[in-house]
Amino acid sequence: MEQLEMYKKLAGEKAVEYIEDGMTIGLGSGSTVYWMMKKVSELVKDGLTIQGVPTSKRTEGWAKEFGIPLVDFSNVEKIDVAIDGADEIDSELQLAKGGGGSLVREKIVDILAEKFIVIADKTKLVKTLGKFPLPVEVVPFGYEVTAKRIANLGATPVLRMKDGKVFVSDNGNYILDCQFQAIEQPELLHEEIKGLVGVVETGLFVNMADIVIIGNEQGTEIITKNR
Ligand SMILES: O=C(CO)[C@H](O)[C@H](O)COP(=O)(O)O
Repeated sequence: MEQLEMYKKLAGEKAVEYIEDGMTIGLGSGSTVYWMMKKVSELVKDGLTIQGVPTSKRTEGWAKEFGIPLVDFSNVEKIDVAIDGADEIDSELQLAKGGGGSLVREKIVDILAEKFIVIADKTKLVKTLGKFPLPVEVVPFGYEVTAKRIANLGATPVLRMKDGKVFVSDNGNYILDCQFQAIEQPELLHEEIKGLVGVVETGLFVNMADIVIIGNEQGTEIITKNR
């Protein structure tokens, strides 16, 4: 296994230590989450009773494949722990997410969790957010106008494509990948973008992460909000 994949696996598997019997778990999206889910499925086979809330169709597919029980989100009152990946994590534990295009469902689920755990390989740690183009989910109708409005905030938005076609999110929307300069004030930028008509959600997950688990050459590093 290549080194980066090993770091993801280490972080994903470590996060499972926070799961207890009877919990409702938010299942994030992405390749690091894949390893977490693999480990969860082993525990479920050994008798752990949990129910999962998937944040993407892909995650839902993995859960079904791995035998992880799922619950209909409309019947969920609380999520004990959500475990999700990230594209960038800054020194204040603010996140940029949405590289896989699942940011809306991720935010809806992650924000409801009593504990939100972020899992990532060490390359995701940054001093300041902004190197990774910020994903913004927008309504398809009039997206060109929305893109111009986002550009007025100092970004270069690019419509996400996949296999030669416009990428469509699980919610039927488009994603604009917006290259900003360094994002020094993520909360403010999120509010500004979110205030634009046509914008569904931004990939800035501000003041949400409780614990970050980083996979690296030493194994795992745990970073907490109150460090
Ligand atoms: O936000 C996400 C998907 O929308 C992912 O969590 C993020 O892109 C990280 O993915 P990976 O674990 O594959 O690096």
